[in-house]
Amino acid sequence: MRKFAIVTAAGSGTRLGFGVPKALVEVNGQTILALALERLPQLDGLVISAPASHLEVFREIASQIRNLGHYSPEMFVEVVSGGDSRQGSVACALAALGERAAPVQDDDLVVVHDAARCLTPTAVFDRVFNALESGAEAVIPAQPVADTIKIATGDYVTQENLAITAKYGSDGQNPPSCVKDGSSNPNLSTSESAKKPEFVESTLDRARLRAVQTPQGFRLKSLLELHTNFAARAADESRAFGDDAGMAEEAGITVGIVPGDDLAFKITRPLDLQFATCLLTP
Ligand SMILES: Nc1ccn([C@@H]2O[C@H](COP(=O)(O)OP(=O)(O)OP(=O)(O)O)[C@@H](O)[C@H]2O)c(=O)n1
Ligand SMILES: C[C@](O)(CO)[C@H](O)COP(=O)(O)O
Repeated sequence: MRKFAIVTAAGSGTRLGFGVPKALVEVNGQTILALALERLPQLDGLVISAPASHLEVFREIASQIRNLGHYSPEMFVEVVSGGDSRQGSVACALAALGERAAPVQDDDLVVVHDAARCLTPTAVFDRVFNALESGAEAVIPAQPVADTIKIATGDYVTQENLAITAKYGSDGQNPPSCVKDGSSNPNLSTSESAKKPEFVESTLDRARLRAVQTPQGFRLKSLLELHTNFAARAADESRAFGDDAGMAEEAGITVGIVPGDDLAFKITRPLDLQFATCLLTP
């Protein structure tokens, strides 16, 4: 039984706002990518999806981790260009993995992991692989949800969709050319939108809610098939799958759940980076 990993690291980190690919941002002197890579379990092969503009620096980081003795000498490590969506980036890495691992065996396993969840303990990978080895078709790590979650009527304006509203207008019609920046758009509906009332539609049963993390585990053959079947959605961010388990669900595959870990949080916004920095500061 061979074990492989795909690490998705091709995102731009817009919400973090550093102007460099998020995986290259440092936490306490180490890049997010390096932190993620040094927590991987023993594997037969690893493929990292990276921004096309930064392949060399990503390769350099991967080889530094290898030189530190984190990987067995037989394990292959490849860095490939990612796609426009996370789904596209997984697909690019999977294509490379399919070739490197050929011929793909029925019992080959693969996990797909976000570099942005760079403090995920190795034990979470072990739980996911163990569940696959025990026969699960697909497995995700997940945590209970701390907040009460309600379904809203849908007009809530976060900082992110404030920026989107500022750019394109609340109806999405304004051409981007009319935008100077988020706060100086002459057609700005920001203040109106921010005041727009919204209402609660319903309250979800928190006992059954789970916050989903990575690594997500699959049989390699099955993940290759899923990405082939759903490839048409990868190019369009609004239709692309947010995670690989979503594809499995759509295809009718039962997705198992194992406990995640609070340390597997995703570095998305500046506060997450500060939190990670605090956690790593001796
Ligand atoms: N086209 C993309 C988009 C995302 N990712 C990866 O998917 C993971 C989860 O994505 P997210 O945290 O949303 O990262 P970004 O897309 O970089 O963030 P943002 O949306 O703020 O730009 C990250 O490890 C990211 O590098 C990727 O490989 N390719
Ligand atoms: C895969 C994931 O991390 C599971 O929670 C998540 O779906 C990624 O979403 P994002 O929109 O790329 O942040």
